[in-house]
Amino acid sequence: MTPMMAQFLEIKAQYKDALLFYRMGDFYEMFFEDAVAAAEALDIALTKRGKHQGEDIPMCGVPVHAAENYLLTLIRKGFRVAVCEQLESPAEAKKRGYKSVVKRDVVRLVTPGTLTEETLLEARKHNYLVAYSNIRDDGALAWVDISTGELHVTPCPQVKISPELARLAPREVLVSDNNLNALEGIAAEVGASVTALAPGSFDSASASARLTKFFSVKSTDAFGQFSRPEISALGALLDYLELTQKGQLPSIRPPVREDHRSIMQIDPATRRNLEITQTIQGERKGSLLSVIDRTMTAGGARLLFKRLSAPLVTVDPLHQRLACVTYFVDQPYAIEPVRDTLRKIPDIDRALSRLSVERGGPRDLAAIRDGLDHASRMSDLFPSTETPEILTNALASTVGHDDIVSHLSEALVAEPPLLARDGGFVSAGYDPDLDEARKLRDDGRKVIAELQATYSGDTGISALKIKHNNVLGYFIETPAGHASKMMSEPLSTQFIHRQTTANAVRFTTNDLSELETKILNAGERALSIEARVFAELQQRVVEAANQIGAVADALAEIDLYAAFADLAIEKNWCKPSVDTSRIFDVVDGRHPVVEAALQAENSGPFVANSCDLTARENSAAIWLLTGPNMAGKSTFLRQNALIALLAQIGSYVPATSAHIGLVSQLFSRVGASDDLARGRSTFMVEMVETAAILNQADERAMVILDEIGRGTATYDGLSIAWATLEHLHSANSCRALFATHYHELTALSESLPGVENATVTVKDWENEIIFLHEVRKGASDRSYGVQVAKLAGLPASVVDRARVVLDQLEAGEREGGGRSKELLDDLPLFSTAPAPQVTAAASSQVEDRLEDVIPDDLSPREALQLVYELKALARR
Ligand SMILES: Nc1ncnc2c1ncn2[C@@H]1O[C@H](COP(=O)(O)OP(=O)(O)OP(=O)(O)O)[C@@H](O)[C@H]1O
Repeated sequence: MTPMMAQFLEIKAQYKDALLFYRMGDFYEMFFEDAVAAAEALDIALTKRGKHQGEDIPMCGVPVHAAENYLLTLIRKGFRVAVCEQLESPAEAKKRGYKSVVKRDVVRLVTPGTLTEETLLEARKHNYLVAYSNIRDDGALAWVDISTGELHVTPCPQVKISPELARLAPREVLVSDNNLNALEGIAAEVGASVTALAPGSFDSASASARLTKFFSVKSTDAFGQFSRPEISALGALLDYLELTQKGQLPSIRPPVREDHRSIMQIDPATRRNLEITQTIQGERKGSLLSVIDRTMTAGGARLLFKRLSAPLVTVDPLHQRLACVTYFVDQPYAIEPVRDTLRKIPDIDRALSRLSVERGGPRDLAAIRDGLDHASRMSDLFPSTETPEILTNALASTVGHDDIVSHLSEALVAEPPLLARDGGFVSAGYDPDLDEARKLRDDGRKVIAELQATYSGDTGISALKIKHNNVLGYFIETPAGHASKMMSEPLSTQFIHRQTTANAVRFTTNDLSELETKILNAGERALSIEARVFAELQQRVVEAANQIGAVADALAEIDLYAAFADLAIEKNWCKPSVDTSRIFDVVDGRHPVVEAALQAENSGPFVANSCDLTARENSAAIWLLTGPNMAGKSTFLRQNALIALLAQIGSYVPATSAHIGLVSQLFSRVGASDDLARGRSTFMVEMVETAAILNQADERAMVILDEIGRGTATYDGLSIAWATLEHLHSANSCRALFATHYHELTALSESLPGVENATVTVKDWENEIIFLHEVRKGASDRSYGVQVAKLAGLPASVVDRARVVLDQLEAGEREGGGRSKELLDDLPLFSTAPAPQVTAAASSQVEDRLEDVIPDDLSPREALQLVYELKALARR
């Protein structure tokens, strides 16, 4: 085995679960099974190199300069990558002996939850790494985004893991080996990869020591009281960061404890169903987030994502947030200037995090400079009226950083290059040594010419020249005739003789050889001075990390409220009134996503609908919604849930007025949605999810059930829907919207005082159905399923047959349900499957009238008259 292969195998043995990027010159090479897996994942050629135990060694490689893109693909495909660098040059290795192998080691383990590079991250989304820990029955979750430095922790009993992970949508979850089985499925459901660590990583005593050391505090009490599982989860995060970042720890802000009781509980199925941050297909486009996101900065977008994932259930902070939106709504002229400035602000958080792990470049420094500079002018853009508390505090954080801004402005050129190693980012005039080095490098020839002029003046020999060749380097040459003058005092003390040729004598001076070395080294020297300046500036920035982080937070807040206001004004949304009552009174509410879709398709206006779900005292308030398919039941149900959600993140809402008594839990289920991925039958899923609601919903819950029970036989379904409605009413006593096709359920409104019937109206016109999308009190008379099926393009023969069957069934119902089977038996089987025929629709009066018209014979006046006539006919 070659020494190099021995080294590879030794390093690889430490990183068994990662692909090893083994640096060889300008390439990262992969060998053995790593090469096979990577070649396939990256679609690159698999070659071989040498033999190991008699077999060819598979190999593939990626060029270092393009490595980031390949990393991105590998990480997206679920791989972890250990980056192994050369720690010395081949020349240095040779000094240790002819056969020495260049020293190498892993400098970083790249995993989905520990990314910092711009190209590997989604700008408008957090990149969370989560750790779950439990000690006996107590559990906790801690999460960090190392690209922004945020660190959080919350108590988390077992049953809350799934909803919490759905809320955070992490990229990677750390668990102890013992918990792997329990967590694997849950993490996979939210698309996170799971990394199992040895139980030692979760040890709460060493975790505590790790935390106090990392944050340089005496005790973790400095950040508040944490339970043992909380400390353990936080400690596991730090342990993993040490492992993956190889000691180059990012700057992370002290842990903030979150209490899940202050956050609206929304389980994974509800999140999926309401398409809050992504659609059921997993795309951002078409989600609530995509429709309401008007933020200008990446930080603002991440804050919106976070807020939308965790609506509040406490009134005061919501009033404070709403006051900020109102501030902008009341002073609309202030919005554009503020947003114009925000538009120019780079991603300060992520630049800061890259600098803190020494993975940043000059552009990150410039991002901090420009971000802080724009921030400092932010408060001038605010009208002089009094700002609400949150904005006042945010604005206070935006100022006071002039020192660092002026330092960075002095030091950096306006638009620095991406990489520090190529230099060219420090401004002229900042560092005299650098200026000199650059002058020598760039103006080498000019400096030599100046020296030549000086010497020719000093010696009085106008023919004196400074020349260059490969043997002597720079030298001074005079014609042979001046030799004796040059070689006698006083000139001989300064000019040192080097060579005499047939026609000339050559000299050097101390100054010239110094200049020569300087010129030769100038390029390198300039680079090393720039590297030093970069390190100094980086340190300066990292030392001010907390301050700079606070500016980034402040800008994100300002961005979010200005964005909410911009949306509210343009879409005509109203300020919700939020309190602790159990009122839910929305007047003329709209579904923001459906409305936007209708607008985009130019498909007519959205019909606004009111919903009064106010619960009296201890009772429930339930609307039982019937109506034909496609009438807009699901839309109505969801729009009300979304309005509650928007109100509780502190946004205005799509309605004319809205009074929302805080909703603490939000549940939304749709009957019989497929969940083949989890291998459960659709009906089973529906029942499991319904059970979860009936077991958990309390009187502050809002429940949306869309056709529960439809996944099974009619009577079973009806019975289940019936009992579910009764339970929601009498046991859960919550506010609920219940859409159903079982008209039989409408009878319940008579026996259950908290249940009201409502229906979405349609107009039946000559067997055609017209959707009015209006929600009215009362029950619908029919399902109109057959008409809707016709609209969908079911063959005419099938529609006709369905009508016959329906008529028979309805007749049977009228004569007593027991006769249905008999009637079905009576339905003549074959006579009812007529050959498809094209049936001409009865022509309308308008069509008849048009038939008579010869357009070319009409005068303009007659044409106008005709239009009036047709309109009158159409109205009949
Ligand atoms: N209030 C409204 N104003 C205008 N168009 C609407 C409205 N509500 C729904 N629609 C339109 O009708 C379509 C169907 O709505 P929705 O899916 O809510 O119907 P549904 O009654 O739940 O149907 P099904 O019972 O078949 O699930 C929507 O995609 C939308 O285009």
